[in-house]
Amino acid sequence: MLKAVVTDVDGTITDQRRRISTCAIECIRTLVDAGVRVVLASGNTPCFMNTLTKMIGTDGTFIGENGGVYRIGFTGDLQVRGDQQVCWDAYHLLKSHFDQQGIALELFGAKERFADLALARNVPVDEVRILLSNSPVQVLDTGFALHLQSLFISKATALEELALTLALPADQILAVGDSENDIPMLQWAGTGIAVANARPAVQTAATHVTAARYGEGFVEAVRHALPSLFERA
Ligand SMILES: O=C(O)COP(=O)(O)O
Ligand SMILES: [Mg+2]
Repeated sequence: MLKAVVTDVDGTITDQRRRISTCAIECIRTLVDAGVRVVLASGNTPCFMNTLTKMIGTDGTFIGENGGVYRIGFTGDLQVRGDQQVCWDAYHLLKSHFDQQGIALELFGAKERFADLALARNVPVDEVRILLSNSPVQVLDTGFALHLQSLFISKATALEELALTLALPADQILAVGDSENDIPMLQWAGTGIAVANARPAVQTAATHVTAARYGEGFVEAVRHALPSLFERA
């Protein structure tokens, strides 16, 4: 049986308006009660993830900032990977460019971030990518925000470290996601499932795509990968 489920948050256990899916919460609690470790893996800040894990009811393990940070359990130290300074340098380059066009960049939760930066999607992502093509950052479009992240950091690099510490083999992990920031972890995990609302590139990277969207898709993914758990329920 799979030992861990790693799930994206926005667009996977929430809808497009970020309203959390109650059926996804119920499903996560069923997993936790059955002894399956559930790791929430998101672009969100550690502060947000700490609260979310507490209120959903997992053991507090999370990946945040698209792999820039992770924590094991509620009492684990926050592990920070990547270099936020290169993200700030990239941000200032973008800011001076878009200021000239009269477009104000909007940062999300910058004071609560340690590794990446998140911006409102009020600027064209293709233009941002061209402007930063010589910068040591990657641009991730989650559908909810644009993230500036150090190269070679992803939800998968955090998951790999976390799995090593917890002695979880990749083939015993199910990963579920919806956006390009999830592709590396969907490919790294033994089973990578995309919800139906996932972008085409994400669906291509997955081993299976659900018929249902958002939270219902997450539940379908878990039932697909762990049928025995629900037969017993
Ligand atoms: O922070 C975002 O932009 C979206 O986060 P997600 O990785 O949970 O979808
Ligand atoms: Mg998402």
